[in-house]
Amino acid sequence: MSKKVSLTRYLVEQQRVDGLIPGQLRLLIEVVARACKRISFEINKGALGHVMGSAGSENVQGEVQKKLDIIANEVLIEANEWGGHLAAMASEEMEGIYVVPNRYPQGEYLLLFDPLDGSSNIDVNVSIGTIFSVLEKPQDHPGVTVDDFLQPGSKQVAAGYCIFGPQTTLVLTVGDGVAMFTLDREQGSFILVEENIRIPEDTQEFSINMSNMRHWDPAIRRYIDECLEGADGPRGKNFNMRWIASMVADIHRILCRGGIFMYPWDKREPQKPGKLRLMYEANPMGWLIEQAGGAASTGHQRILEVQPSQLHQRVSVIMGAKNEVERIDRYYQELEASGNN
Ligand SMILES: O=P(O)(O)OC[C@H]1O[C@](O)(COP(=O)(O)O)[C@@H](O)[C@@H]1O
Ligand SMILES: [Mg+2]
Ligand SMILES: [Mg+2]
Repeated sequence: MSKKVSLTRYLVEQQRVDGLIPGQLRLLIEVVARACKRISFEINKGALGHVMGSAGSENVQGEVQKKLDIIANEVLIEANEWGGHLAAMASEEMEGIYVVPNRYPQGEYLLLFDPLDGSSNIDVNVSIGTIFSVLEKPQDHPGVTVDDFLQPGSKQVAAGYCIFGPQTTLVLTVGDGVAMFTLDREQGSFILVEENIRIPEDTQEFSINMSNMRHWDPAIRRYIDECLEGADGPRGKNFNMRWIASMVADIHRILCRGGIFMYPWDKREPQKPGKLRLMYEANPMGWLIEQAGGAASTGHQRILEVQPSQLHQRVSVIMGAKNEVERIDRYYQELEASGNN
């Protein structure tokens, strides 16, 4: 594909050549991209736009909401309710689903999003993002319910994120590889900068919040200990570490230069399967990683095969370089076989 291909043209080409993107889905992706553009402009205003700091409220997960969490949520809802060809939406910032009022065009899709990922980084001017996932609404009944959303990640028909960093870049999959589009602010459109992104199967860079080390289970502890032993240890090579605390930014780095990302189950809140949310964080990111040749696992099963039972379900996340993810899966299997888990 030649240079200066806009997102619109890319999607039209995909629709025409591969037949992968039905018309309504194409429009939906474009509306999400437009909303991300608006969110990007709001973020850029920073303190000048009075968008920084806490909103003084909590979301359904009991987390303090930042003003930008709420602004981004509203921008996505407003843009998509009339232009998105959707049946309903779900968000990290809303307890229940948002059914598109019937005065707007109705569609067959369900949109899930983390409107602002990496909220703790907003006020310190570090990269943050918007993550989204699209499912088809089951057609066996009229109306839409929460149960319609409870589909495994393998059923996604589109997924991606927009990173707001030194550049604003939208990263997308519709099941035919991963493509990246950077916002050209003068032109006002997302321009294709890379397609067929591939993640190397091996890596020497891991991403995990090391302050949780004492809470990890033995499989993760073993993996990280071996990495830290470097060239003298069983891995025979030195490892580098990065942790940005915005999943979007950590996964973006992995799509750009490889690596492995982990936010596994740990003992702090043992009843919770993990910290990250399955349906609007782990599933879209897991699909992007798989589409780029990587792997995404809970340690026990492929993330995309987890059957959700709740909208805001959490999950253990290990994703990135295929051989590293498989190694950790193996460590979990060995742990189970030894009866020490
Ligand atoms: O502060 P911690 O425990 O390292 O957690 C960081 C993780 O939490 C998250 O910020 C959660 O996302 P939200 O900001 O959307 O709640 C991830 O992006 C990131 O990987
Ligand atoms: Mg998040
Ligand atoms: Mg968020």
